Amino acid sequence: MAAASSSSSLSIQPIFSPAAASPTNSNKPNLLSFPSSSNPTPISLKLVNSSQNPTSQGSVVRNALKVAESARTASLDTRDRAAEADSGPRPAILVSEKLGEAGLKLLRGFGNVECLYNLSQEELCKRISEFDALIVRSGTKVTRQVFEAAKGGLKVVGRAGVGIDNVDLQAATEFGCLVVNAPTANTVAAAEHGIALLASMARNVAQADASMKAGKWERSKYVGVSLVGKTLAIMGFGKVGSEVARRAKGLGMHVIAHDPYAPADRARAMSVDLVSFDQAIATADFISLHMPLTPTTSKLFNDETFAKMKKGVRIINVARGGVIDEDALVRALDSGVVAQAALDVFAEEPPSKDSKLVQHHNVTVTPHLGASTKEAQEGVAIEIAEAVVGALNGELSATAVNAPMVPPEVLSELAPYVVLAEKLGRLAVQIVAGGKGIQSVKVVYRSARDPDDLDTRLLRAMITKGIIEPISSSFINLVNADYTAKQKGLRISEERVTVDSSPESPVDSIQIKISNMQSKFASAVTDNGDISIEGKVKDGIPRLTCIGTFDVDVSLEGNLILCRQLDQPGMIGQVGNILGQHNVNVSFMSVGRTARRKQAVMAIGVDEAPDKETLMKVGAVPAVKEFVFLDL
Ligand SMILES: NC(=O)c1ccc[n+]([C@@H]2O[C@H](COP(=O)([O-])OP(=O)(O)OC[C@H]3O[C@@H](n4cnc5c(N)ncnc54)[C@H](O)[C@@H]3O)[C@@H](O)[C@H]2O)c1
Ligand SMILES: O=C(O)[C@H](O)COP(=O)(O)O
Repeated sequence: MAAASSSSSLSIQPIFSPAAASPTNSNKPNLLSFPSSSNPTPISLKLVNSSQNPTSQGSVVRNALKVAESARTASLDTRDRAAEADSGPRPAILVSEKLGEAGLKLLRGFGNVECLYNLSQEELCKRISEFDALIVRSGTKVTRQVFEAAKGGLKVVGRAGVGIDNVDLQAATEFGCLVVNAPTANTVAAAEHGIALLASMARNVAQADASMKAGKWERSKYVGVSLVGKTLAIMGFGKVGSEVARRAKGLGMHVIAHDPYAPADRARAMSVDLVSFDQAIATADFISLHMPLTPTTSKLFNDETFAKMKKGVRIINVARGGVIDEDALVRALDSGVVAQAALDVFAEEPPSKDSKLVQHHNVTVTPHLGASTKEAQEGVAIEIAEAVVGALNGELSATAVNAPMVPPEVLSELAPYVVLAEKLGRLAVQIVAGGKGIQSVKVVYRSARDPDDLDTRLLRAMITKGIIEPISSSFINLVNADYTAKQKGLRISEERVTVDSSPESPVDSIQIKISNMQSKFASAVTDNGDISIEGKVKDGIPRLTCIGTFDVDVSLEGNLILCRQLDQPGMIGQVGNILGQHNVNVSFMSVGRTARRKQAVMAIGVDEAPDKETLMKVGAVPAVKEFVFLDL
């Protein structure tokens, strides 16, 4: 007999798996379990909102209404959240920059909030491991060192605003920390500030104001330029860019835009011409920057690109300072290629006091005030507080920056399959034998739906979680599943097979195939040498339906004993007796066989994990050829 079970498999425990924490939770999807040094409660992830890129006036208005409604219900929410939070330990939330009161109120109703402003990087690193969540604006650098110092305890970083260039997203992902932002509530404020800078620059408002305050009356010195009929190039036709465009058109400007990713129909609907980068900068009288700071956009405006601009061009930047080579801009201003610049953002903030750019007489500056209106700050605070509370509650808001976005309806449909995927992963890894880790896994999804109609990212992440967590100290969640798999040399390939089943179900079955590995349960190996297991969801319950070439039908939960035996009468009784004598309650049983009186696989669900002696007795039944005990 090739007995394969050992008590060591009994000790395989997931880190913060709901199945382990509470058997009643075992069929709830656990898409994102966060690591925690202080709070052992598993956190699952539910998707709650899918409005991702609201750029139209309608959606901005809707968002404004949403913000107003959120503000109205904030206190109610706070009570609800407080009641909810009473049932468990309260998360610790660090707010490192000034946040609107309504957001703080919401956070305080949910967790223990500490506002520590102006922390140095060293101080932040020193304190961060005490917190589950960190809320920042653009002034806090959330570097790799911060994530390292958090020692896996930081579950979510909330960026109270749009730009996430101050957060090391790669490090966040590696540490399984969700990053959420508040992308919509300050759009209008930023656009209004852009327009304010455009108009005040054109009419020398700041310079004239300073001159008057110095006791002068210099009317001819501050003759401006008109906006009407001038061409404005919007560089980055996203949320802020389109709102600036809309307002500029109201001022009678001719608006063109450059954005390689902007949908042409959105521009057309606003009568804005989408043009190439070179065309935009060569024809514009005013250039307004609205793209994010990325490796591609860093110093995009430099000596070479300034040289291609129309002489006397005027530049507005309310995006990010780093998109401009600031030394090159000073040169362009000195040579007159750029007549004026109006800047709200700088490569380094605050810029040095003797910055030539800030001091330049043709430059108007503001200290990163784009989002700083009362309305925007209240809106952003509520938006980020809701996203952070949601994330700590296990919800994935539509503003997650480093996790896949899946519409809520897709998520709710996939929920039982997500559990199935994780269970199959956990089962697969427990039947693999040998010291070398699993290198390659093939997942076959059988579905009646068109392959494009099935988003498998969640399922893949949960299979990865199921495979890796039982055999390592890594915790896996939706944020870091792909990254961790790659790090561990685990390659997961996917295949979708269209089958003639009900298109009502997104997936008919999920099969996991592992090649080039021995199995602790030889019956799990198919004729071509792959370890193969397959499962389905029936009545909302994930079930194991095939192992190797044997059809079975057992619920994938709790503890499972798989036995291969000679198909002969009395087997169920014999094994059942042994378990009964050792006070192990059988919860279900299923037998699959190749042919009558040949080989059969018996799958037995047990409420209690049998001890080693009991398992040895099961293995000693003469007709039992092999068996394995699995902790799902
Ligand atoms: N000054 C402030 O206080 C303030 C306030 C809000 C936003 N911002 C900044 O403004 C910028 C835009 O914010 P948003 O909310 O409109 O973001 P958004 O994501 O809605 O829009 C950015 C747009 O830039 C485009 N883009 C990306 N790369 C590009 C490239 N190489 N060339 C041209 N376009 C490119 C994208 O396709 C997108 O449409 C961000 O950098 C944000 O941080 C600043
Ligand atoms: O990206 C943003 O949202 C703006 O730059 C606002 O940044 P702030 O929150 O630091 O004002």
